[in-house]
Amino acid sequence: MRETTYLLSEQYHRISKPTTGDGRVQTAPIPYSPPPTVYGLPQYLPLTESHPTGQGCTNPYGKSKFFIEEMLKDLASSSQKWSIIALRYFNPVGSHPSGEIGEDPNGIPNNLMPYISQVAVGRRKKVQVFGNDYDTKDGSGVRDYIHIMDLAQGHVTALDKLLCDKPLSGFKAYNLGTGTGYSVFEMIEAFSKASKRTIPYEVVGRREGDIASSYCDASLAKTELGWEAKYGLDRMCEDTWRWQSKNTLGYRKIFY
Ligand SMILES: O=c1ccn([C@@H]2O[C@H](COP(=O)(O)OP(=O)(O)O[C@H]3O[C@H](CO)[C@H](O)[C@H](O)[C@H]3O)[C@@H](O)[C@H]2O)c(=O)[nH]1
Repeated sequence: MRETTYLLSEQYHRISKPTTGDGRVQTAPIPYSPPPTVYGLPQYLPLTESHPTGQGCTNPYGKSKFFIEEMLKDLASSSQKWSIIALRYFNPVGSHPSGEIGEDPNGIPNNLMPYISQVAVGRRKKVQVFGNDYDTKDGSGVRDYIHIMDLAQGHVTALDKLLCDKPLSGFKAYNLGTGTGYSVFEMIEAFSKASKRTIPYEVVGRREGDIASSYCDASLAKTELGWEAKYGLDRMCEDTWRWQSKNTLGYRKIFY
């Protein structure tokens, strides 16, 4: 998110090109995955799919995802041949249960979970908690974390819906999340339990563009797609730790 504020044009290009290419998309069923930043500053929680989008988007990343959703809506209303599902997924974390495939961000992780796991494995000294004065259960930011295996299954379910004999017509958005919000302190504690390691942290100032809380109502995906998240926070942390502890340096061979 921080990076995208500075690399605006590259970000728009990167995000929009694979979505519509040169504007002449050849295939009719499209699964698209915008993050919850399309909702902007939450007007209510939990976020439902009918929450306004695009209002108060705090960064170019969220705006670009919103623009693309609008383009896809226009596309969907231009012809009945279009079947488009937008999966608005919340904060993806976790790894493949084998511990062979996991998250390995370039440089210093921007997101909380990979940062915590790199502290746990000894690659970084301590987690910086971005603010403890939000209006949340313990003052730190609250998010709806979802295991990547659930997320993957959500995409398979959406594709099944798009490719079945009677696919939906037009544009439809679904939230993918667990519906439960966890704070930064709860994440640190849960990861500490999974890794059996102490995770040092320090509270610093708020990060620009962050909101206090974001979590969703994922009941529409359950009702209409038959999808719901199976994995809870403990499993997200256990699988992340299995990957991180087996691959201290991620996919790379040297520290950087
Ligand atoms: O080092 C860190 C990193 C994050 N946080 C806090 O942890 C929470 C989660 O932050 P993340 O950066 O992991 O995720 P965000 O909610 O900021 O969401 C961003 O990352 C998500 C992926 O995990 C999605 O891409 C989303 O659209 C994008 O805005 C926030 O309260 C943030 O302030 C910290 O305290 N310290």
